Amino acid sequence: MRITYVQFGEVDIDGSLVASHSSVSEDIVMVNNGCLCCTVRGDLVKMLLELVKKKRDKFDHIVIETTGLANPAPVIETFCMDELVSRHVKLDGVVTLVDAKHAMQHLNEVKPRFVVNEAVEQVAYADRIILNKIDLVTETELEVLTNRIKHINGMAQIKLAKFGSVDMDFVLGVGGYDLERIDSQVQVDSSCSPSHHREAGHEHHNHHHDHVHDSTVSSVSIVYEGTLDLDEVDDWLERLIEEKGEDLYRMKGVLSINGSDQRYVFQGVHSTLDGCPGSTWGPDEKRINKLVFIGRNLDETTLRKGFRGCLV
Ligand SMILES: Nc1nc2c(ncn2[C@@H]2O[C@H](COP(=O)(O)OP(=O)(O)OP(=O)(O)O)[C@@H](O)[C@H]2O)c(=O)[nH]1
Repeated sequence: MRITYVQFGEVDIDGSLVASHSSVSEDIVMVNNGCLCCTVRGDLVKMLLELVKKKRDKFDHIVIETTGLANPAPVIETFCMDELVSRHVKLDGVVTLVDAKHAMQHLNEVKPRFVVNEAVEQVAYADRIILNKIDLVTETELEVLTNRIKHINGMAQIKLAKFGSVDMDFVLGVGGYDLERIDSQVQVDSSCSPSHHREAGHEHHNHHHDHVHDSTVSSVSIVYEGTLDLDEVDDWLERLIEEKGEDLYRMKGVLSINGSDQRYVFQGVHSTLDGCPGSTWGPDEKRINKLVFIGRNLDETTLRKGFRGCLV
């Protein structure tokens, strides 16, 4: 397998480590210039297009490693929103490596108003989460952290690891934005419901200070048997994006549509939404709608009400 590795950061340490340890053929590109949140997109577009132009036949995947301090949103949106980029390369997925020993401290860090908590953002946008260094924590600590991660992101698959050791399949060929694979990805885990996690003892954290805390980033899952009116669904999702697009980080759904034998699948990032008919329902299959939303200040009651308004 041929991989091109790109790192956004200040110093080329990891690049040389990767080069000296790797058994796969690789190319290493560094993009080093200051504030990632503001500048990454232009650089990224330029770099990706250059790679495609000059080395198109030399790699199968591009792995982009951001620094631990990066907000992943602008990187993701570059793939969804830049026309040239999306014509040539496809975002496969976001993999977040979580340090089990130190993550909780960063997830709970209180930031000033309007400052994002990068740790929370990196968990929220992930398609896959590698929960690493599990040898350094107790089982209870691991459970509390896993619950906290699931509360933020009820969609990502989580793998426990030591020294980052996971199968290559877990991090490459993820298909996180692939509509054909939404069906298998929206496996809603009922233990991710916000009420469950409130019991797990996190919510009280917010009551003691006035700062906007990023623990307001959470997942809302809806699982409901029934059929929906596609026009109503379109209107609802459009309205939702218009009103809350900025706060909606990711959404995915598998829907049962009135008058159709096929599932309807959709996925979105902020204001970008894709949807199409998916696989056919089995003759005796229960038509269960499954939707997951990840975002900031999500109002579960309103989301459920909006969904119910689309039922026929
Ligand atoms: N005990 C233990 N140590 C680990 C594990 N994974 C990594 N380390 C060690 O932790 C130290 C720091 O490594 P990392 O936390 O992976 O640092 P890093 O991700 O390269 O750092 P950045 O890329 O700058 O975020 C190294 O000495 C690793 O050998 C693990 O699973 N268990």
